[in-house]
Amino acid sequence: MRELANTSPPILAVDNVGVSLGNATFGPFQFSVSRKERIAIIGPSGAGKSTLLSLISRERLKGEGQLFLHQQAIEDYSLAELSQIRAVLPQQHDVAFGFECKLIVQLGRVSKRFDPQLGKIVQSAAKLAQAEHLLNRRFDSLSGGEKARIHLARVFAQLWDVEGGLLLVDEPLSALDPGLQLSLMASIQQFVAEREHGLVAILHDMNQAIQHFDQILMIQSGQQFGYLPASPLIRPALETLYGIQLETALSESGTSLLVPKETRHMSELAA
Ligand SMILES: Nc1ncnc2c1ncn2[C@@H]1O[C@H](COP(=O)(O)OP(=O)(O)OP(=O)(O)O)[C@@H](O)[C@H]1O
Repeated sequence: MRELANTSPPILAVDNVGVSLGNATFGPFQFSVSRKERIAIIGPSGAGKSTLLSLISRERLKGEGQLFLHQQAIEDYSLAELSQIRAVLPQQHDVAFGFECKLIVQLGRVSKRFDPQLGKIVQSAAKLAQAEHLLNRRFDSLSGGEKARIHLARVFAQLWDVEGGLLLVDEPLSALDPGLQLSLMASIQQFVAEREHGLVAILHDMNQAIQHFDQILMIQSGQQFGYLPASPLIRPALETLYGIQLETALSESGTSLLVPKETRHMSELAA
């Protein structure tokens, strides 16, 4: 496994980063991502979550502030260097042509000049993403959930033999059924923990964020609304963020879950 230079925390430092798009302003955002740290970005639709992710992945140029990846300004990295440290799983999964899925997973490794382990890594990454059986299929013949798994395998392959990398994902599991959501969330957690990667994920499920992440970054109207340790105790902040009332319910296994009050009342009515 390749050790990166300057691997001491943080992997990513976001220092007062912002941008203006049309009439909308985003930021300033201020947070950092350490080794093994998992940060969930949550907030209402249109709040600016994907915009923030595009800034920290360098897919979009920031207007102000500083972004440091392993203590080096992110704009100083070449694209090839960047792709060997950080991987991005976007919300949209479409690829224009009917490529074989194996090729799409291999694209995660395209910046490597010498890659003797390519075949083995592609297989292992696909196995972890539960996509091994799809490798010989045409990508355009897959369902939405199958496409999501192939792209997950692609980013696993990209950071497979790196330590202290940065995995950025935008609603990675939304196209999947609940069983697959759970097992692939476990795969993502295992993947980042074993390699001490930092994980930043946009999520819409606040309970998933609370249960599987360390910190929660809340975005509202383009601004950083809160940055709090993941816990059901952040309920008041979540109520303000979404403009809804929540209550705490205990699952059968004893996990505290936050439930919108209205939903609970409606299910009680139906019972
Ligand atoms: N290039 C642009 N020019 C002007 N407005 C933009 C541009 N890109 C995004 N926006 C607007 O910025 C806002 C934030 O968009 P963004 O995709 O970041 O939100 P989001 O929180 O990820 O939303 P969702 O949860 O619905 O995916 C939206 O209102 C969007 O229309």
